[in-house]
Amino acid sequence: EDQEWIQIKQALVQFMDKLSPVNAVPTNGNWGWNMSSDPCRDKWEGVTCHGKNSVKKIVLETSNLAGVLDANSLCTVKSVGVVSLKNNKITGQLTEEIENCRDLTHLYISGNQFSGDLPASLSQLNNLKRVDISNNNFNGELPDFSKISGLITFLAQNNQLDGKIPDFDFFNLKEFNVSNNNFSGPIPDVKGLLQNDSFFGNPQLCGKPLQNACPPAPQTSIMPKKSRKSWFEKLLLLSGYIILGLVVVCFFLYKLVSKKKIREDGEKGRNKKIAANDAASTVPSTTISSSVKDGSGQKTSEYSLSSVENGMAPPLVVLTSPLLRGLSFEELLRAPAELLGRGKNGSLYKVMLDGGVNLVVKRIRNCGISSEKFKTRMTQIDQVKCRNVLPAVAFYCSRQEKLLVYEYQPDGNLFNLLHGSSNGQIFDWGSRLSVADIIAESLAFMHQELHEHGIAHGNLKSMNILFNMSMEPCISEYGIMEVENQDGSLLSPNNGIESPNAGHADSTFKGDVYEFGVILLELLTGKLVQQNGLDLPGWVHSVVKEEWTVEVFDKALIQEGASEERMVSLLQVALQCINSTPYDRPSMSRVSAMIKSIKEEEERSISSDP
Ligand SMILES: Nc1ncnc2c1ncn2[C@@H]1O[C@H](COP(=O)(O)OP(=O)(O)OP(=O)(O)O)[C@@H](O)[C@H]1O
Repeated sequence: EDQEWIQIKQALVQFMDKLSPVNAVPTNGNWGWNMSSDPCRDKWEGVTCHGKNSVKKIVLETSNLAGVLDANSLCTVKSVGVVSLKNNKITGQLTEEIENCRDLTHLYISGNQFSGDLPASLSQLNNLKRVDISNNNFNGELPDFSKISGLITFLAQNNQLDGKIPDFDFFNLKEFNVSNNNFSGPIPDVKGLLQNDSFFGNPQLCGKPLQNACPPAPQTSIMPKKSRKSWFEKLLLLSGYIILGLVVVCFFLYKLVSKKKIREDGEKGRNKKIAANDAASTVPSTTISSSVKDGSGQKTSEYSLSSVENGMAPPLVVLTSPLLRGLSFEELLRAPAELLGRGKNGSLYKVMLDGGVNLVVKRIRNCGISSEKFKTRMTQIDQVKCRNVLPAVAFYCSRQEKLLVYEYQPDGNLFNLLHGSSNGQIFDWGSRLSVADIIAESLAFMHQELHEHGIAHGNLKSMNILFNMSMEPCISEYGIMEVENQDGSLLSPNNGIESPNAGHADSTFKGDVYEFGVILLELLTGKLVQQNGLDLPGWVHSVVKEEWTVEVFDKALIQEGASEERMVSLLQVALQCINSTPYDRPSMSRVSAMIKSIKEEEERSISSDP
């Protein structure tokens, strides 16, 4: 036996000696934990190993253990991930040496008689997922768990812990309870994710979700407490305010008058130029000015077209929609609009046309494509008709300005469905699998149709999966940006160079495969892609490596009784998609086929259920 394994055995025997000084179950001397046998081979009670000598779990629950927890010996066993000593009579402290159990994911020591402060080093164990220290006599303050973003359970009810409740990564926590302690002060922002039963029984605790509001923070002021101004001073101050007010009003009146004049001048000029109708030599620039509210309280945004040099606007190219027959660029710009968001690729406006048609206009920032290419590209994308890819209904394109027009989709996006407030909506396993299936199939179709032009989506994310009127998912913003290659060069599929770029084209499409894999991870875990410096693919990889695969799945899916087998299959598809080597990622058509077979299995199992 190698020396290291002997040391581990010794540490385990010592750990048990300290836990069970009275030989609680003496039948076979501490459940066989002794130097003459082997923890893994001879299956010591409560010990689970992986392979020949790697101890993974120590589970000794409700076993009358009345000693102390020797963290020093325990954490000599570096491989241990799960320690459960629930419901015994263990006394003493949880000591700092627990920090050496670097691989610890589950620590269950509830229902004992632990006392004293919790070690600050607990917050260094960043693989922790579930911590249950409830029903003990711990006191003192809680360590800072906010950086352990994989933590999903924290139970510390029924102790004598005090001080303020530190911040946690509440977004990821699925169970949290600190009730019946002596905590005080305001509860950190739990983002509406917890109820008051997580906190009650702490008389000095205040703020949401408890009923008792916190007292207002004491007012501090740099002014002396009582400044008794004479009436003359007050009068002076008042007249100062009045003069300032008048100046502001005059300024706004002046602005209003001059703006109106500029607009009238511009209008006259432009009408003349439109009449001239000479599109070839033109370079207009469109500016969308800031939103203002109109009389009805509705937000309107005023677009003002100012021609650079002596040019005029090229026409709006209407692609598919019969709704937009005859719509001119000017009409579009003049319609009331509301800013929906500003992303990295530009701003998005909801535009309300007469007759109740709602559109969205994406004003693209630095798309890196020439006007000519943009036109060709939009036309090529438009020719591929795919039911679940939202078509642009029109576009506008000048040298400085690129606008894309879509129909407004009122039923939200996948991001909000997964991460927004649920509003009672249930997003069950069957629906998630359907969304995955539809998106994969549509993307595979688009890739196939646009392969020769090298146009991938380029910015696939849950926010770009919209739901249409019949709640079917639709991919939006297909191909609006030029995708950068791994080597930093832009992919120009029509630049005449054939074969050397074929690899690049593939890597562009493989970028979509990666982004689709991340969407699958969001569907499976219910977690955000990026949070507190933790990235979802990295986290999933680490959990899967730890062989705690089930821990990655959204709790709602587990509760619903979704098939673990099929969730694992879908997870495997996702992991293939996010392979760090683009070449090794499957094509979208392969991904789609894999998802279809998982879906078919799911359907078979439902129909064979009684
Ligand atoms: N056609 C549409 N109908 C309704 N809502 C839409 C439509 N297109 C986009 N949205 C929503 O508008 C919001 C802003 O969209 P936008 O595309 O500007 O954001 P983004 O995707 O983060 O930006 P970017 O693509 O530039 O990174 C999102 O919530 C998106 O779901």
